[in-house]
Amino acid sequence: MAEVGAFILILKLHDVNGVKFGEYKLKSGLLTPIYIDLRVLVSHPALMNQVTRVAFMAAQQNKGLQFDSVCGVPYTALPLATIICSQHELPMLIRRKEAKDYGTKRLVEGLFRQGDTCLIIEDTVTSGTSILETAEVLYKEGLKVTDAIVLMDREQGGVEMLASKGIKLHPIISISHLLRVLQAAERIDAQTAQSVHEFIRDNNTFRPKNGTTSPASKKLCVEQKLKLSYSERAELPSIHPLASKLLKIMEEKQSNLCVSADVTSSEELLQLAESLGPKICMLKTHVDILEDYTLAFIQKMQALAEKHNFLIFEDRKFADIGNTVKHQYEGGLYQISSWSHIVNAHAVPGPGVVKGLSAVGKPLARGCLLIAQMSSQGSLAAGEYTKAVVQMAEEHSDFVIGFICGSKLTERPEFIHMTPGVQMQAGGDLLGQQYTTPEEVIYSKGSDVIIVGRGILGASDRVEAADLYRKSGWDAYRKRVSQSSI
Ligand SMILES: O=c1ccn([C@@H]2O[C@H](COP(=O)(O)O)[C@@H](O)[C@H]2O)c(=O)[nH]1
Repeated sequence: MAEVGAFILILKLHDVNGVKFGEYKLKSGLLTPIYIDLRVLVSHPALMNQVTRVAFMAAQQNKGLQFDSVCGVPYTALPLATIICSQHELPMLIRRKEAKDYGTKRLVEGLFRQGDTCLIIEDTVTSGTSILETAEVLYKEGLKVTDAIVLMDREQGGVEMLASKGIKLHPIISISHLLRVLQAAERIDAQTAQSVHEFIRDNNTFRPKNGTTSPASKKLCVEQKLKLSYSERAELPSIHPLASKLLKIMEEKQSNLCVSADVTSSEELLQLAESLGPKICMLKTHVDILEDYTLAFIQKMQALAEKHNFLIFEDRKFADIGNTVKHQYEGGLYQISSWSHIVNAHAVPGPGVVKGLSAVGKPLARGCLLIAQMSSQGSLAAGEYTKAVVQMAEEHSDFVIGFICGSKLTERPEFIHMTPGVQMQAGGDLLGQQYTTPEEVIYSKGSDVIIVGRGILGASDRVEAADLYRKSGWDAYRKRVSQSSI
């Protein structure tokens, strides 16, 4: 469904109270912070028509989807199926919830032949049991059910459960999508979105027979969270799209290496991006140390990021009040927000710094790292300060995607931990920088990304050095994931 169409539809559903936030009881008895109530649609005929249009489009867009009739899950989806069948002249079947004790005593009304395929329409799916119950009644009558269309997927295991029973579910709107839209439209705040994400994440109903659960859909205990791979984390329902993109790049390129390109000429920086691009997931810049910065240079840099599939991280370390950082991020000589996928900020000024950056970066789908710890000797970013930074990140997870830190700070797998001060040998420089090895950072400390500057820039063969760091970081990650899954 087109992005704009989905956006408007979600807002309209919210307008008519089809999506409610608070405390509601589900069919299972579980209390939920979000309730989807599409029964209200019958009172809003224009919206009802819009919903049925997108449901029919979903059926048409799936080229391989063949069916002889349509059946709505009683009761909310019954009028949806009726309108679709009436408008497109399709045969409809009605599943009775209880057989009559007179007349034909049929559980399925309507004409069909043995072996016909029936497409199921549902309004909202949680575990998938309502769809399965309808399918089972249809099976008993000799019908086949291969596919079902649902307007709203609560992402609590319905897709997986139905797939395990041979039914492919085609959701139109996912709960994560719905939350993103409502938050972007300022209908709900970040805290509400977060509490729903957590509920969804912790209340997955699907447990396959072998006892394992699918990564994006399980109740994650600490042990399980530790063993998630980068690609599994990329699929988490509550992950920020940019964090998801980074994790996918890391898995695809088998690289958790970010090169810190601390050079002073733009030509050298472009050479680094070209030669090291294939080895890295991210290139970190300090553009204010360049002697010859121009916007033309930065365009070439963006093209290289596209070509070699890495993200750009401008290590600007914003640390002012919200209004000032907004200007620093968007304007001035560097126009950082126009090209840098990721920036970072100190939490010292309080949440205003994140709010200011987010006002510029969020509409551009950018992300921010909070500096929770530093690699330099005597850093004051420690203890209670670090804890407060983690809390600030959790409260702004619609823009904050992770941390600059020395070790893993939170068990929440949506956050990415990036660690500078990395070299093959532990040690330091004369100005207080302290180095740890890739193995220590990724395997022992549980961080996700190694940030390496002089360890690579000072090597006689930078490409070879980058590959050694890439391999070392990747091996440490593989070791961590494989050992924690034993
Ligand atoms: O705590 C921090 C935060 C940022 N950095 C930056 O990372 C690189 C490290 O370069 P090396 O040459 O590998 O020492 C550099 O750009 C710092 O500004 C950091 O080192 N520590």
